[in-house]
Amino acid sequence: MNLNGTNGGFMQGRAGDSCVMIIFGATGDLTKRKLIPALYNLAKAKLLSRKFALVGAAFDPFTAEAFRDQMLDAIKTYATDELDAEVLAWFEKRIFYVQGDFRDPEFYWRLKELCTEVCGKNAIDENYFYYLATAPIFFGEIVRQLGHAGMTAEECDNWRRVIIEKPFGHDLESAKELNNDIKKVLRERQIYRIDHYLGKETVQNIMVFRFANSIFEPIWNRRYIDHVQITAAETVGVERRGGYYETAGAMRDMVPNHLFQLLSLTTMEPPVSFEADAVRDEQTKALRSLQMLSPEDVLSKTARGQYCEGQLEGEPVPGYREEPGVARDSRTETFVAMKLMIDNWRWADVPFYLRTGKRMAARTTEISIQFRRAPLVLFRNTDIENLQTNRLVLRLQPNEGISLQFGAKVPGPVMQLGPVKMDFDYADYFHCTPNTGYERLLLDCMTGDATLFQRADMVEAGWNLIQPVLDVWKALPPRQFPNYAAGSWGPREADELLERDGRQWNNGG
Ligand SMILES: NC(=O)C1=CN([C@@H]2O[C@H](COP(=O)(O)OP(=O)(O)OC[C@H]3O[C@@H](n4cnc5c(N)ncnc54)[C@H](OP(=O)(O)O)[C@@H]3O)[C@@H](O)[C@H]2O)C=CC1
Ligand SMILES: O=C1O[C@H](COP(=O)(O)O)[C@@H](O)[C@H](O)[C@H]1O
Repeated sequence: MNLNGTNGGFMQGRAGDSCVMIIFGATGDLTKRKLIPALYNLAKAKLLSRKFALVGAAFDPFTAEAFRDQMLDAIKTYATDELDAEVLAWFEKRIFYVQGDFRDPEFYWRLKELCTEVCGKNAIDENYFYYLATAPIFFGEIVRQLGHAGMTAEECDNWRRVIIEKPFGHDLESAKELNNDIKKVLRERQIYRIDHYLGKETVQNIMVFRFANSIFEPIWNRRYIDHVQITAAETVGVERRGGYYETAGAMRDMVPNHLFQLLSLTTMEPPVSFEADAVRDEQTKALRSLQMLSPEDVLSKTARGQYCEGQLEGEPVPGYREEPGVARDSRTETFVAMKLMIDNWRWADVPFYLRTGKRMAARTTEISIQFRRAPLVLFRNTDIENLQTNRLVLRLQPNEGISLQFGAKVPGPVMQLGPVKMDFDYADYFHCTPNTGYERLLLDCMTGDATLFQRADMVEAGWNLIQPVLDVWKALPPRQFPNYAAGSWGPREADELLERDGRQWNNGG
């Protein structure tokens, strides 16, 4: 992994290998909003090989021209970098399309023929980069069919790599099944299970912050840390993805993947190197050290909710059950909070409180580390609560940065303490806006660096922990949903989860 870049993020580093990228699901939402704009950004930054081509694959009977127009529109709408006519023209010439049904074996022979032709005519090396940006029910099927058509075996110097989107499985059993299925065709080194959080600069910065600064690591443990809160709060609802979200809910959508990535990076031991497997070994170890929740724990250490209509930024917003694609009596949770403990020497007895939800009061993804209070109250007029002053917040989005809160004397004749904050702001300091994450991950796949992708054992460790929660929830009588208003900080029971421990959520404090 290249951790040398600082002020340019993905803009630095070596360009991707010559390859054909085949997107399965090329007419879909993810391709339009994230993948194509990210590819354009890479092209503009000269990080896409000059010998690159894109083959879109989907069910729609598009002509190649119509598909190209759609992709150019997507770049114009969603690219974060300024448009450059020359780059656009270069990119446009390299876009191809193949129509078909992913379940149809004949489709793969047509795809193979097109890829061979594209490589031949454009002098592109036959490295194939498959991106599965389609419904999860097709993941196993596509890999199997690619194998059958002889499109996955690596020959001589040519590689074949597959990015698999989330959700990777629906539960522990299906995740294991999918891992087994794809491993019948691919080697682990060819599989890139994506979690776009890992592509975010500020998520990678957790490692740099911890392991490049000698002053924090000595206090990064149970002796100094009282508890940790990890929050991924969104103000958006389910937008166009009601159909998918109904089958997932907040727990499956965010916890075993994004939140557990943040948790494992925060708690893992220093890796022996920044090679892919060294980092992933430590992350997996951290996840395996999480205490399994018993059925009683599920009742007392988890909270869930669903939003009803409310107000956000002064505007009325509908409830979850009014969103398109959502059942009017839906029982799907749009908020989840949990208390987890880690059974190892570094973290024993330190609670980790995790929460994520849609339509919450503010958009914020952060890790808040609350240090223990000073052992004695030496100052008159200061109560013990005011000594709870040292808090380190790693803000991942928006306003990416880090802030450290500590106690300072309030000016005046009386010795009184007040909490103050020292703030580092990523954009201010480095004069750049951290990217969405997809640029970095696409480039890493094109250069063969799997550090920021999930390994099979990591995915299974995540599901293993939340499976008992899903099982208990399923067995319980239906919850009284909805139970929190859009624009609030979630249901009352999430606050009670911390209040029982004499603590409270850090809502932007
Ligand atoms: N959208 C997002 O923001 C995010 C999406 N993801 C994941 O990315 C993946 C794709 O999501 P998204 O883009 O939203 O999905 P969409 O439903 O928008 O797109 C699905 C794509 O798959 C194609 N497709 C579906 N069935 C077939 C078939 N039988 N044969 C050929 N093509 C088919 C569709 O083609 P056609 O339209 O021609 O029928 C379309 O191109 C999912 O796994 C999702 O969970 C992950 C994170 C965020
Ligand atoms: O994977 C997903 O992530 C997004 C949140 O990602 P972010 O980069 O905007 O923080 C979430 O909205 C979506 O439901 C989930 O599928």
